[in-house]
Formats: sequence, C-alpha cells, structure tokens
Amino acid sequence: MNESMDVFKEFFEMPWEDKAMLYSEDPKNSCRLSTSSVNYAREKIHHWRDNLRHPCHPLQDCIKHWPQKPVRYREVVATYTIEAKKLGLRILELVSEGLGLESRYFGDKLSESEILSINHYPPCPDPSLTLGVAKHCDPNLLTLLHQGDVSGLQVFNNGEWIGVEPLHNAFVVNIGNQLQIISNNKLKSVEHRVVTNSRVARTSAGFFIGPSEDSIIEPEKSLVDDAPFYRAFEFKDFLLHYFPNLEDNEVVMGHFKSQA
Ligand SMILES: O=C(O)CCC(=O)C(=O)O
Ligand SMILES: [Fe+2]
Repeated sequence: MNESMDVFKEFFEMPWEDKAMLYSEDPKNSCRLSTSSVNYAREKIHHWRDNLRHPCHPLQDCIKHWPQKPVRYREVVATYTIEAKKLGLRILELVSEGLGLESRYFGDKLSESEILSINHYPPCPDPSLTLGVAKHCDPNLLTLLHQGDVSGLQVFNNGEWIGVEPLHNAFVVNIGNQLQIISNNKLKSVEHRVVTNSRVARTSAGFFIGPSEDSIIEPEKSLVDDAPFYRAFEFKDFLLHYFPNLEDNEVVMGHFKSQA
C-alpha cells in the first residue's frame, strides 16, 4: 500500500510533459488523466482535483495502456490491484454470508470489472469556493478507498457531513449502488464528497469493483420480502444514466426503481 501510494504521488509530481499524453477529455479512453469531474464541460463549478483512471482487468490487456512513468508504475500497481481484488472478493464473500447468500454469489460477472481511480487534490487557495469531489454514491458494487494520510473525505449521515479521518494502512470500504440494488436496500450506499484544504496536497486511490457492462442487475429474489424496490436492467444502462446525474443519488436510483 505504501509503495503504491508513493508511486501515485510521484506520478502527479512529474513535470507536465511526462503526463500530457495521457490527458484526455474523452471518458472512453482506457487510461485517462483529467481534471475536475467527468462532467467538466457541463458542470457549473469545477472541482479542485486531477484524476488518473484506468481499468485493471484483464491485466495483460490493460497494463499496456497504463503510464510508463514513473518506471516502476506498472509493476507496483499491478501487484497492488491483484491484492486489492483478492481483498475485495474476500469482503464480498463475507457480505454474501451476512446476507444469507452463497459465498461466491458476487464472485464472477458481478465483480468482473476493476477500475483504479487515483485522485490528486493540490492545496486549494480558498477551500470555501469549491470541493475536491462533489457529493455522490459510487456506481459500482464495492470500492476500496486508500485515502493516504490527509483528511478530506466526508460522508453524509443524519443530515450532516462527517469527516472520515484517515487510518494508516487502512481502506475505507464503500458500498456501491449495485450492492444496494442487489440486496434490495438491505445494504445502503453512502453519499460522500471530498473537501479541499489550503495547506497540503492530498492523494487518494479508489479501487472500484463492479459488474461487467452486460451484467443484468436486479434485487436478489431471496432478499425481497414483498416487492422488489428496483427493476432489472443492464449495468451499462445504469452507467449511462449515472454520469450525467451523479450529484443527485435520488435521480440516479429513481430511474431504476420498480413501478410496482
Ligand atoms: O478522494 C477520496 O477520498 C474519495 C474519492 C471518491 O469518492 C471517488 O473517487 O469516488
Ligand atoms: Fe466515491
């Protein structure tokens, strides 16, 4: 964890010439450096963040698109993503047991996609003017977030924003929208955001485990008491609806509620 955090920081500290070729405004690019959010062109207020994001599975195909500098990036990050996936699957096994499902329930297509999203928040001269990341729920199944040692993450609970202070060598585990839907609201995805500070840069890395785009998502029948809260849909349709609306979780989830 520490070595990969060092490499992530080194990446963002490199001169612009070494990173410029990865900069892209096209969200479909498989390895993409961008600034603010995916809605850059449409958002009213830009966010104080740079972001490097790339898929990690299947590793042999994805790794060719990852940054070539720092030179140890590919080796260190490959090991990191393999270990993060193992940990994520172990957590999903425990979640399955807790829900009364077989332990491999989330094991195949529902957890096939792996995306690493590395955030760099430079010190912000006036943190009252903008955020690092606007409020949202993660759209995937489960997120393992390594937030380094600088605070900034907040979760919305009982009407107020609460800081999630970093713990050394610990992951914050976020339940994504798909885990909420499949569990038929037995598990809830939490709204979170990132605030900036004027003193120090912050680097964080989210490892997003999610369904393959063609997975059919619906509440698991054994977890439905009366009627399912959500209808069945293809995961790629969720993403299409999610990105333009990501700051409003009611709108995101409302679209997939069952009509019954
Ligand atoms: O930087 C963080 O702590 C969280 C970032 C985040 O919520 C995300 O990338 O989805
Ligand atoms: Fe998030």
